[in-house]
Amino acid sequence: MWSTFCLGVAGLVVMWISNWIRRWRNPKCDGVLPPGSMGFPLIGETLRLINPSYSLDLHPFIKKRLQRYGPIFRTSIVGRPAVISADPEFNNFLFQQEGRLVELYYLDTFSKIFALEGESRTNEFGAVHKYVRSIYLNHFGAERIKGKLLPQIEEVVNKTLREWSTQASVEIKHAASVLVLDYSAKQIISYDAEKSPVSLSEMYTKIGKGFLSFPLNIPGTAYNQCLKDQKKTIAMLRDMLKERRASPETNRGDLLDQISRDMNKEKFLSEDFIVHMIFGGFFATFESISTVLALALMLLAEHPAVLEEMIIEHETILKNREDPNSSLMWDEYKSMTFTLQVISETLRLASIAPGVVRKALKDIPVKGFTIPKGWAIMMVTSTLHLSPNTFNNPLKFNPWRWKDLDSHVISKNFMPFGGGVRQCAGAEYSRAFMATFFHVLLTKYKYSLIKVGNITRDPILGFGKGIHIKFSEKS
Ligand code: HEM
Repeated sequence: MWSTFCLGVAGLVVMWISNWIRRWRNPKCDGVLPPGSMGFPLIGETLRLINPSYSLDLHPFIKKRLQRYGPIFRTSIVGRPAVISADPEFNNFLFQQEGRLVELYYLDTFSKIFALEGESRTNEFGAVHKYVRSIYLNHFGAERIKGKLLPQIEEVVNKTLREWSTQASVEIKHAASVLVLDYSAKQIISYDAEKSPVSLSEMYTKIGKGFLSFPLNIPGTAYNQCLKDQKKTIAMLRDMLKERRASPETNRGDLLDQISRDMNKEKFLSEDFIVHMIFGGFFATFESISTVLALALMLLAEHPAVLEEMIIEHETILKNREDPNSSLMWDEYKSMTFTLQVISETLRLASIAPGVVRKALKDIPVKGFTIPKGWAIMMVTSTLHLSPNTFNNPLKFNPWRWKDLDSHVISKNFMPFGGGVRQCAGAEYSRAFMATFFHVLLTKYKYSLIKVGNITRDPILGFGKGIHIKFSEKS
């Protein structure tokens, strides 16, 4: 009797599990789902996506599926059903559908860290997005760079390279992350790395390790540590905001000043909203410019003819200056044609993130398929960057190719900073920062690679054990 009962229960459990797996593999959809596989229950195809590849080429997870299924396919990543689209037409269409068919979304792991859900969510479209965009452009856009930032960046790069040149070796990816974060945080919260009780670069180094790990929130996991460091940084920002609110008369001219004043005007500017927005802003500055800069220094060392042409460009700027002691000017930055082509070529090869992610707000029909409401959509723009139709011999580092590309072709096929209304608000700042870095480096210093780690894509671009460089002053 007892054994019959146990057999019955076991049978029911097996039936329930197989039913659940069947439903997992064949998700509900009012239409035809794009081709693809949902992988294993719960983890989906996550492990395949984060399995590193070792070249600048498209990550094999995406490349293989594009060959098998075509430009739009389904998958599941960290428990979330998703569609990956490398279809340029559809991606351009989605870039224009922000707030209507799609909204910004970065999977559940990131949503928790960057507060993309709940009352104070920072990704809301409309007035909230307009405000966030405008405050970043106000502090990092072209006018600010021209009027204030350029000479400051030159000064901070001068100081940093002087320090680096006294060291036997500098791991450039990490060192440049610290340089960019410390300077950017100065614009945002008047951060002073030497005086602050919390080291932002230490925090973000740890957060960076955890935020792409599997979201298992139990003590000892990288994700758990990442959430703890996020809380610590948020607490520091909250204290700072409270202090600013308590003494509105002290004017530091940074982003936090402006936003704490605007709290009286804009209803959505809650304490929670502000601290999470700033937390996300730091993140945007920490990992982005430094990765491109590190890759550029590696590629330049491997391509001496490119380096030589850049050196000539920067020395010509110095020769043409009336006052040899003046700081770098906006017109000089804009005249760095070849340097800006080198930066574009590096951004193209780097494609530092595989694409941008949105959530479907409604069922979205596309080419005979339906993307169900609530699914994530990853728009992969990096396939465009490696298309031989636009970029001949696409994996070759060839900055001269940009001379012959017309602006219409570039705008349709080159999207390192995303597209549509959410295009990167730090794009000009990133270019100006890198160009200024090259200007100081190539006019005053020389460098050589000491040790170079493997290129990795997991699927974010990384450098294994790092790129170790010796900087020395030009004699
Ligand atoms: C090489 C450097 C960088 C790259 C490749 C990059 C890339 C991107 C991309 C692809 C997006 C669009 C995201 C989406 O549509 O979901 C974006 C948005 C954004 N980025 Fe960057 N970024 C870089 C540096 C920066 C820096 C240094 C800052 C801050 C100063 C910054 C601030 C922002 C902001 C505020 C947005 C959101 C814009 C909006 O929603 O309107 N980025 N970035």
